[in-house]
Amino acid sequence: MTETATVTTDAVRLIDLSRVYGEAPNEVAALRGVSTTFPARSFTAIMGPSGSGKSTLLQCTAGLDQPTGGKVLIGGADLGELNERRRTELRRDRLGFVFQSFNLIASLTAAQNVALPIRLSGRRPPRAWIREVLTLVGLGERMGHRPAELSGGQQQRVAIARAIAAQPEVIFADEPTGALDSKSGREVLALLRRLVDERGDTVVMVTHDPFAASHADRVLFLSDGLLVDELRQPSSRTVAARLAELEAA
Ligand SMILES: Nc1ncnc2c1ncn2[C@@H]1O[C@H](COP(=O)(O)OP(=O)(O)OP(=O)(O)O)[C@@H](O)[C@H]1O
Repeated sequence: MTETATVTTDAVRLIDLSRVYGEAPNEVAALRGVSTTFPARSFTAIMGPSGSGKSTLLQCTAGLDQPTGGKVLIGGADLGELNERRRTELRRDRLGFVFQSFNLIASLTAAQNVALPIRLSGRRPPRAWIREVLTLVGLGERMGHRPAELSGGQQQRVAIARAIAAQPEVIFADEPTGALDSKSGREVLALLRRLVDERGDTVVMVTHDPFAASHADRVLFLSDGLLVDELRQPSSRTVAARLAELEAA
């Protein structure tokens, strides 16, 4: 009889991560020694009260900000050991980003926006691949539309297509539903869930919204720069209850 072992690899490892802004005596410790892993093919939500360090954690993990202590390992690469050029290349070639405000280029069509990161890395994006990625997000018929000709939810789905076009190891999403109505928000969350379940993508999402967080496999809670709790198989109710406790504390 053969046994199938499930091998879990870590897409990202954070080791004792800290980030202090400013100088003494006015310094702010936004992260105070956070250690965790984001397993490959998992969906993690990061929550916590305002000012708890969520954005800082995402920015440091994604190489957009530099921690003042600790390590970020992306697929084994230590971000702190890379110079700025290599870090930029790693972000471009191995990470995907989805922002609250979509960040599409207004003068480019949906297809051109999706192809841009591949072009920037010096490759020619095959048109069939761009079509496939836009079809995956439900916009195969809108390849030639510019952002202004699309709804907010559609623009965010173009941004998700752009994030996955270069087959990143991790997709970082910062409040991806923050600017959307609830129906578009639900579509975007279902899409992120589907990327993990059907394509084996890895998603790390910062959100304020317990319903958004309930789409994740695991919710990490930050409070005052520390990782204070985590919930697996979260529901909106359990997430909202834990968040309310942290906000009251
Ligand atoms: N560039 C900066 N300079 C100085 N302090 C900063 C800077 N960025 C963040 N901070 C401080 O670090 C702490 C954590 O901020 P961060 O934005 O990471 O929190 P957050 O949990 O994302 O907050 P929110 O939910 O309000 O977006 C806060 O006290 C904030 O004021």
